[in-house]
Amino acid sequence: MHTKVKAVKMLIGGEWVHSNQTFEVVDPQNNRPIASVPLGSSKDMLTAIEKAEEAYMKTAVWPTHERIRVLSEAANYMKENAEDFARTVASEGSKTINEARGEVKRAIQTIQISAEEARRINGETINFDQNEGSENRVGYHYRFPVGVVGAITPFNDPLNLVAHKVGPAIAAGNAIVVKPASVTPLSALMLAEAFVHAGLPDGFLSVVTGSGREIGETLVTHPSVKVLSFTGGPDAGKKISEQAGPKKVSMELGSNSPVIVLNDANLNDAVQSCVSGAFSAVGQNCIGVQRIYVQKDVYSRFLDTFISRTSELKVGDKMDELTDVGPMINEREAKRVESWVNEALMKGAKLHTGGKREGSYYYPTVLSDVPKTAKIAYEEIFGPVVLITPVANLHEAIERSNDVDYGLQAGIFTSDINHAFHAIKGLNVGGVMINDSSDYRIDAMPFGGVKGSGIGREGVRYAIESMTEPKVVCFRLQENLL
Ligand SMILES: NC(=O)c1ccc[n+]([C@@H]2O[C@H](COP(=O)([O-])OP(=O)(O)OC[C@H]3O[C@@H](n4cnc5c(N)ncnc54)[C@H](O)[C@@H]3O)[C@@H](O)[C@H]2O)c1
Ligand SMILES: O=C[C@H](O)CS(=O)(=O)O
Repeated sequence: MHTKVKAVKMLIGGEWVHSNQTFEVVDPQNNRPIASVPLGSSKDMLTAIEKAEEAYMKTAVWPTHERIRVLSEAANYMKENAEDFARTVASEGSKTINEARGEVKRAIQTIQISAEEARRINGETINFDQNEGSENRVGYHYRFPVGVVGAITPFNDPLNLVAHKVGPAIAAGNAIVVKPASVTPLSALMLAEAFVHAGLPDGFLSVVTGSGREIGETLVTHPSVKVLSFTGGPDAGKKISEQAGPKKVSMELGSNSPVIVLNDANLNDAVQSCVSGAFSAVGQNCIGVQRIYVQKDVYSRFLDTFISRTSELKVGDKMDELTDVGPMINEREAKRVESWVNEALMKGAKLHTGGKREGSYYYPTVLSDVPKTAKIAYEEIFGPVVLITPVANLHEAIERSNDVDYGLQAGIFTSDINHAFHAIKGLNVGGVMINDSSDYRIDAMPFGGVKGSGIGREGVRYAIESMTEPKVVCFRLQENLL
């Protein structure tokens, strides 16, 4: 029997609207439709941008205490409905229910931090009299909102990575138009409900659902959109940066994150952290562990322990609280990962565990002896596969870690502070975790990378900075007043 799926609406300028065209969101675990979602058009996107500009202009000065209240109330709403949010994140995406609960906790914190940071959008005084002839000048600079922010977000953290756009935009006093990933739009729509419930003025937040390729360009190129905040893959990122023209664009892109394990590391600690870092969210994680370089004296011990710990992971129903690894976001992605692993094996790599696909499930996989020419060695796998390679020393480990076109985050396990500082200086990345894997982040820290991993930084305070502009004010005091 065909059960009728829930029909949801998108939020445009304060109105929940249908569209005459819809698309289905399916559960990756069984391909069952879970919702019918409006297929937003370029016209819908235009309306959202116009409503955003109208709302921003109308509320010329939106007092900070009001922004703090709305953000705090939205966070409270999310807390009160946390389990509903978690079930939505899990059902439309590929996280287990426990991983989804973790994401909801982080998203609540991201919005709470946004409320706190709204208090701290300050400037500073400027000592104009450092210049001769400016003794009678006093002044300062402060930050003002850009107006309308455009945001495009990925599928893998369908709630918290939308919160990382909406929270800072609203904290700074901007209006924001969000285009969430087409496969996981429901979490973004629930976040919008939280802000409507909190009394966000109409037009300050729109969520236009649909295909990035169809409606993204309208958002990216519109002159009223002063900042475009994109999180996603390098291909889309490249397209968007070409389309954006002379517009402030922040890019949170892909990675192929390395971890170094030295002879003096606590091996159990390193295995535990790297297994979690490699396989949480089925490896669909921009800072997920993809390469592990292990100093040769401890290589065999590390590899054996890592393989046995990986083989213990429970792969299964993502809604089961005992499951460690659920399905990938769809069968196409699982087949891509399968083909990359097979290419590496054809080129001489060795398979230690995993290497098996069942529909959209791909089993946690450990490879060694992977040649540098294998795609999986230098591209972003964005799946549950990790490459483990022996190295002679820290120098070789750093060299090989840097030898890809990504530089988001890295990890190193060592008990020697000199080794740690060598790694901090030598690794060409946006973040180095000492005795943690690359997959470590708190939502308040600056987050982003170098090389092909992106432009700019997120993390609430840093996103607020990118969504505001400084203005200098200088008073020249009249002579007779002195
Ligand atoms: N650096 C980070 O903070 C971070 C965080 C999460 C994910 N990511 C990256 O995101 C990727 C996985 O997410 P994904 O598969 O959703 O990425 P994706 O690039 O396929 O899609 C991301 C978003 O861009 C939209 N989009 C796609 N093509 C577009 C176009 N031509 N114009 C406008 N919009 C377009 C999509 O609809 C989606 O909303 C990985 O590369 C991962 O590393 C990075
Ligand atoms: O996938 C990339 C995410 O930004 C990493 S985290 O989930 O925010 O830690």
